[in-house]
Amino acid sequence: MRNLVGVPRIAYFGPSGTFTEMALDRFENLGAFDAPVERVVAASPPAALELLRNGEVDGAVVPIESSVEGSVPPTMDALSLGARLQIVAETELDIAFTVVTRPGVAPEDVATVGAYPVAAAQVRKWIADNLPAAEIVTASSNAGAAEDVASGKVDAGVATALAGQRLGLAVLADGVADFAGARTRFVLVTRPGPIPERTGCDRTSVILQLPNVPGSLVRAMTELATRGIDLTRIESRPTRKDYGTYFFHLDWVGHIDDPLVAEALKALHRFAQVRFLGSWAAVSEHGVPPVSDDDDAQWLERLRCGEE
Ligand SMILES: O=C(O)C(=O)C[C@]1(C(=O)O)C=C[C@@H](O)C=C1
Repeated sequence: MRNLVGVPRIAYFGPSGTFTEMALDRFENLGAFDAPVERVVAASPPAALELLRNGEVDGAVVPIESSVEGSVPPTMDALSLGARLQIVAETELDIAFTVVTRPGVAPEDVATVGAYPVAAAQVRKWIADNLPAAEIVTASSNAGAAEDVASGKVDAGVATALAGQRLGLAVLADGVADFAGARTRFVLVTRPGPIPERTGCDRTSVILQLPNVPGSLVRAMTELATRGIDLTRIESRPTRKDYGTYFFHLDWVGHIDDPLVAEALKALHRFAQVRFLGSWAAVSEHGVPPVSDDDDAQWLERLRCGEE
């Protein structure tokens, strides 16, 4: 994954100490950038993507999918609207939270717990079991929950260990996760540019706007199915223009340089609006890659030459 961006200003969903910042560390360690990056904090995933659209940064790191909570709607919606952006890399992190307090605060003194909504959904049972009297107060992010504890806004916070350490907070519990093995996938986004090379273990993502006629969605699915393309995610999000109008977010296995993926993209383009979000290396095997059409091409060539 070398030199995908080659640029130093990268926005991330902060403040400092979020899992998203750890994902940015991971991208740096994997060699995604030419030089050490200048980090730019954004208040939300859409804000990070807007800084990218405005040209204030060269890339943005945002969460896109949690194994517990599913897709991250603010990220998906921000990718659908405004100028097209392109995903160039992904990484995954194991997600377990650290519940932090100000030093000296005992569990029985905790009346309020700050938590980012996606985090709250991953620790609800733990809070019910361990802090049953506590009220959950929405925080702006996992690191934001730690800041709310430090400022005295809440008694405890569902945070990352890093955010707690940076603010000198005490640890009430570590490794907190209602669902063992929870993971979140993060993506590195740039303005449209060269597509990362095919690796053979790739993911392609598009957003479709289908014509409102009977069978549109079936037709889109058929274009993929007949080419043996393994769909790994399909989700609809409102266009926010009118009832019944939706964007369909599709991920599948394969790269735009796989001939059958290229064919499927062309076929979709013939009847739908296709916003191509990119093809990039997947962190792990996640389905059946498209077969190469070399065999078919050779058979056709033999027919042309009268050899079959
Ligand atoms: O990066 C962070 O710390 C975040 O707050 C974001 C986020 C997310 O939106 O999915 C990242 C990982 C966890 O699943 C919870 C929250």
